[in-house]
Amino acid sequence: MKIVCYDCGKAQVESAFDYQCQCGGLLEVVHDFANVDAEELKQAFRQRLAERMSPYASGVWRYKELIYPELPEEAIVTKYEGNTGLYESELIRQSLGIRKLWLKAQSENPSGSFKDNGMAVAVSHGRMLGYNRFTCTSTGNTSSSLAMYAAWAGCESVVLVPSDQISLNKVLQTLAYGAKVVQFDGTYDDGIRFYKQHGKELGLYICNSINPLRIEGQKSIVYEMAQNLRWELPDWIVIPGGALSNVTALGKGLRDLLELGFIEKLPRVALVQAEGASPFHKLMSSGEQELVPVMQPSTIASAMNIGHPPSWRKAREFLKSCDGITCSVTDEEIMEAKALVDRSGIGCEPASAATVAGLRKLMAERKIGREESAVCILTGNLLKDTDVLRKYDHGIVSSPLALESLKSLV
Ligand SMILES: N[C@@H](CCOP(=O)(O)O)C(=O)O
Repeated sequence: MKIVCYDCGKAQVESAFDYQCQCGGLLEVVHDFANVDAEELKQAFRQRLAERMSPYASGVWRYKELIYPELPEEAIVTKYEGNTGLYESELIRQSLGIRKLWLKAQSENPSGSFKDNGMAVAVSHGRMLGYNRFTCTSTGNTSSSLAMYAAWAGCESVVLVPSDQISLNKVLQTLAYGAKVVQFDGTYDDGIRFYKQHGKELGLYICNSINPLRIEGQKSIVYEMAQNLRWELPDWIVIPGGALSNVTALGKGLRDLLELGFIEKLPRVALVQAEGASPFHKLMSSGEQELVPVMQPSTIASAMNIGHPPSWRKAREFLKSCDGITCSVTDEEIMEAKALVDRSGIGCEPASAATVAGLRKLMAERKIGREESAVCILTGNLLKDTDVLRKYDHGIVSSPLALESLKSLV
């Protein structure tokens, strides 16, 4: 495993681990798969599905050879993350009118979001480098995932959380795992800017997606999806876009699978942003060269409340290579889709529902055809944000606990 600059290509010294190159570019892990026997590996991945107690029972570490091959087995930090459901909901499929639809519920991870796939790897890497204090800036999912893994590894965590427009449940979850939570006036983007400048001076290991090991772990989402589908991916993968770590990791994972011959072609990717926080969609639809940050991002999907996504260059390059598309959806469209996903029995937080809302919109615009197939990635659990549920009209009825009264109600 080598760590190189995504922009200038310069190889970095791992012992002096940093989060950006001297040129300011983001870093990326590069593997040498030249000596990998793809068939042997495929067989190992299949056999590991039967594991229960070893680290390979994890839906991340099952694919260790493609993620962090050098890590000694005893240094693996895991909560058996991944192994999430890939569901076919007839209710949602029919409502959208698409031929074939799956929902990949990353919401079923141990801390309730897709962040666990990357965090298991980042925390393992940080410990290998000798860190025992971990940090991130977060709208809540990254922080709760980090706090859980740090606690599990017997380490400390300190997290920076915006004081506004985030879900209280996520902050409480982070606190419950024992993290020191520091609230600040500003956005996730301000937190990232701060850490790029001062992260090293604090002596903390940073677990945001600017950390290339986070991306390596997150690649496992698409490995698992592909394995579940017997290495035959659908026409489309639909993902939400905030910090853009998902599309970056998905892109990297798909390229690995293509290079190794596990899949024959790249599926197309549709990236969905919330209208109030859609700088990347604006960039892609304008044809401009540079992303214009949104200074005051605002959406009910708090996980996507991001105006200056760090990985936008990586995301753009991958979307171009897979003939990908982007769109934005309103908060109303997100909440309508969320109600549908919740009623299907799967459930999700608002940012995840943006995928279903986006798929509906892209089908209405005939950019995705009814005869095609798609997977929507659901990133976070329904319980991650219960404040938004107050907006539903649940129609709770009050009744005395008496037979006659209940007969008239049921
Ligand atoms: N929604 C995210 C934002 C942080 O993104 P990251 O991928 O850089 O960790 C969160 O949960 O905090």
